[in-house]
Amino acid sequence: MATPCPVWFVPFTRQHARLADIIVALEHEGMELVARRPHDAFGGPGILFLDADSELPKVADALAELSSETTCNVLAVSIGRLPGPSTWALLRSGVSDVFSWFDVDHPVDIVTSRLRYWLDLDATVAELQTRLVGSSPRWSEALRQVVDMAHSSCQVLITGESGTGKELVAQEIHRLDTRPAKRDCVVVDCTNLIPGLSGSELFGHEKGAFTNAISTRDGAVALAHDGTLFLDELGELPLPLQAEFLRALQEGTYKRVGSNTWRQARFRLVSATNRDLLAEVQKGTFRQDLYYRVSGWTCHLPPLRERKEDIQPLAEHFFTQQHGIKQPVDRQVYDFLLLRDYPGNVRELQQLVTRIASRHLGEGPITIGDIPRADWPDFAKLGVPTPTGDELEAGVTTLLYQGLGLKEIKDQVTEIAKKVAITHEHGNLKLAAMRLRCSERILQMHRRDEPETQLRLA
Ligand SMILES: Nc1ncnc2c1ncn2[C@@H]1O[C@H](COP(=O)(O)OP(=O)(O)OP(=O)(O)O)[C@@H](O)[C@H]1O
Repeated sequence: MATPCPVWFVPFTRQHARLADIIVALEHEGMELVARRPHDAFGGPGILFLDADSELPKVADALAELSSETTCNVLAVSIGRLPGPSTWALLRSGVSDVFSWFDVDHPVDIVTSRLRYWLDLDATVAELQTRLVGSSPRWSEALRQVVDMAHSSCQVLITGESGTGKELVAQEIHRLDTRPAKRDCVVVDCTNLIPGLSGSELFGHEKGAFTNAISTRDGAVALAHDGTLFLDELGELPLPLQAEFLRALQEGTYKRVGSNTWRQARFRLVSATNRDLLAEVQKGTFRQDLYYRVSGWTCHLPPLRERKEDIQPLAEHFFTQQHGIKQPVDRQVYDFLLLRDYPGNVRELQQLVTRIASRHLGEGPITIGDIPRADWPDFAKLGVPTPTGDELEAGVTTLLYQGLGLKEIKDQVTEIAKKVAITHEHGNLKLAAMRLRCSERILQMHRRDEPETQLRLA
């Protein structure tokens, strides 16, 4: 008997008898299917059952609601054939896969293999998040890709601004790599390659090959044999070395500096860059053939400004894991961290937390007094006009003279606050809710009342 596999489903079909047969067939293989109602909060993978008469805009609304709550894989199973454009529309609105139950052989196997893989993926991502902290949709999506990449045999290129976690991700890709008898991950920072001697760093050298070559030495390519070679800042790899490196990658052969003997090394390449390598190719500073070879699968890590929801969990992680501070952190400190910019991304946040933690003395929560003066916000620049008591009073007086009672006035101010917060966070309800210190659900209800925000399948 297969291990139980809990899965939700939403029916968008009226073919109840056929749907019941499908559910029985899946439950026989260990799937535990639970009907999901609107606003049910449970994560994990699930299935949408459709047919040719399903109202796709309703399906799109359900998917939009799901993706605002959680990052999960959704399989669309059609009972009957869907027109081609509908399947693309479903993929574009967020389903991970779509197929027609009666058009394939072994549909039960197709569903169970995908759902089991996605359940494993969720578990792996949750474990990764203890080190690669963050659960924003952008970050969760990146982590899902990281796991898929690690399980593939592709050469991986990680892109992203400085400090977004590229090296950390590279180490995790090596850790998750399931190659049997996998050996070490060898790191080479291409910015440190010394012109002239850089061939030695990668390929090793023979004794006497150059002035300081007092003994024979292996390079990174040899050390990474049967393991992973991580080339950080790949865009800095000197052009003359690129051809040699391409050969090592393609053929698995290389020569030590000062030697005429071809040697062999097989390794997985993971590289990282914060440069636009395609632009470098166009400028002629990076070989096009090498670019296509190293970018078998590209993963872009989002900058911190695109995943502000992760600032607080990251700060908590750094306070507790790196500084052993278990005391609570005052809300105002998190508000300060949230409002700031981080051009240096997670590294900059990490360094700021270190400065705050090192100023924190003794017992009690971490408070804004622990923030070093040099890090204080530029109050002049904040420029948020705070209504004076008089202005607020004038606004409330107007409402009073319009005949509004206390509840109506409160409701009006609340609605304005929600609208302003949502606008300031560019429609991101999670961030707006953090600002207002209310639940996201309250803002979703506010959104639902606005007719123009209806989502539709494109
Ligand atoms: N999601 C994360 N969770 C915990 N720590 C993180 C995370 N992302 C980055 N860090 C930490 O931030 C610092 C910078 O990360 P890392 O060196 O991996 O970034 P990078 O993108 O390789 O930077 P660069 O391009 O400058 O080399 C490291 O100390 C790393 O441990």
